Amino acid sequence: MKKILNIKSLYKYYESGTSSNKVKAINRVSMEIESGEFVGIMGASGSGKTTLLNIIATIDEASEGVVNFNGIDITKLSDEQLSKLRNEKIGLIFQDYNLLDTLTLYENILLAVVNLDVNDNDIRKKIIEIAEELGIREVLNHYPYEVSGGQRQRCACARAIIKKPEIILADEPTGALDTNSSHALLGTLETLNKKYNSTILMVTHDPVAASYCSRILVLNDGKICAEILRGEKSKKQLFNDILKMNITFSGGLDEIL
Ligand SMILES: Nc1ncnc2c1ncn2[C@@H]1O[C@H](COP(=O)(O)OP(=O)(O)OP(=O)(O)O)[C@@H](O)[C@H]1O
Repeated sequence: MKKILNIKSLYKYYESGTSSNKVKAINRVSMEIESGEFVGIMGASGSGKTTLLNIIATIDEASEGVVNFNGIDITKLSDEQLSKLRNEKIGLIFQDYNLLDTLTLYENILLAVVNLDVNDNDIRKKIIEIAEELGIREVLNHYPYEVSGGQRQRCACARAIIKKPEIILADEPTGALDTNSSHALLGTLETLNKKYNSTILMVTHDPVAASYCSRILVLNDGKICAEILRGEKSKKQLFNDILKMNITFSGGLDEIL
């Protein structure tokens, strides 16, 4: 299996109010992700999940360590190279959608490929095909404020996958959704992963969302403290394992370290 991501001894410090105080948001994380994996990142609030995702997404910088993306250490790239990598190879899905309110859903999706060398007709066909698959074809000409949260989130999903990224990074993608929309979105991510072999890394607090993953990494105080593998388990069995882990997690982390 092709290794997409190989992170070695990653640290991220934030300076806090007084200069002598540093927050160690990521504390010596090493991890690998192979092509086609659907990996979840869980952990308590403040454990470093978003920081880790943002470093991989190239929207935050590591303090130390190596982040190898397809064999290239992205910590060594210039801003211009990073922006090219982000535009071409990474699909981002955030909880707050990040859609532009002045553009229709169609235009929001189109924006993702506007700088890429693609044929107009092909791209129109592709947008319609993806919108059909995600159930938002009927609302493509609507503005974000005219559609539901679930439809906005599926538009964000379409925008992330239209350019066929090497990896999809999702931060709490179901955080703002009701149960039905949340299941629909998770189903979409599962389809992307199974049908198109998309590699997905998803930060989530939600054990239901995490039960769609093939592997889950648990962060605590900036470190990976546990890993849960799906193996042959059903979603329900994985969900139960995650719940058990969280009970242990809140009862005393020493037990799983
Ligand atoms: N820009 C920043 N400046 C200073 N400290 C920060 C900054 N961003 C995050 N932190 C700190 O880094 C640590 C990790 O934060 P991060 O947002 O990555 O956690 P998280 O696990 O994603 O939390 P949550 O689940 O609440 O979103 C926390 O202690 C947080 O307060």
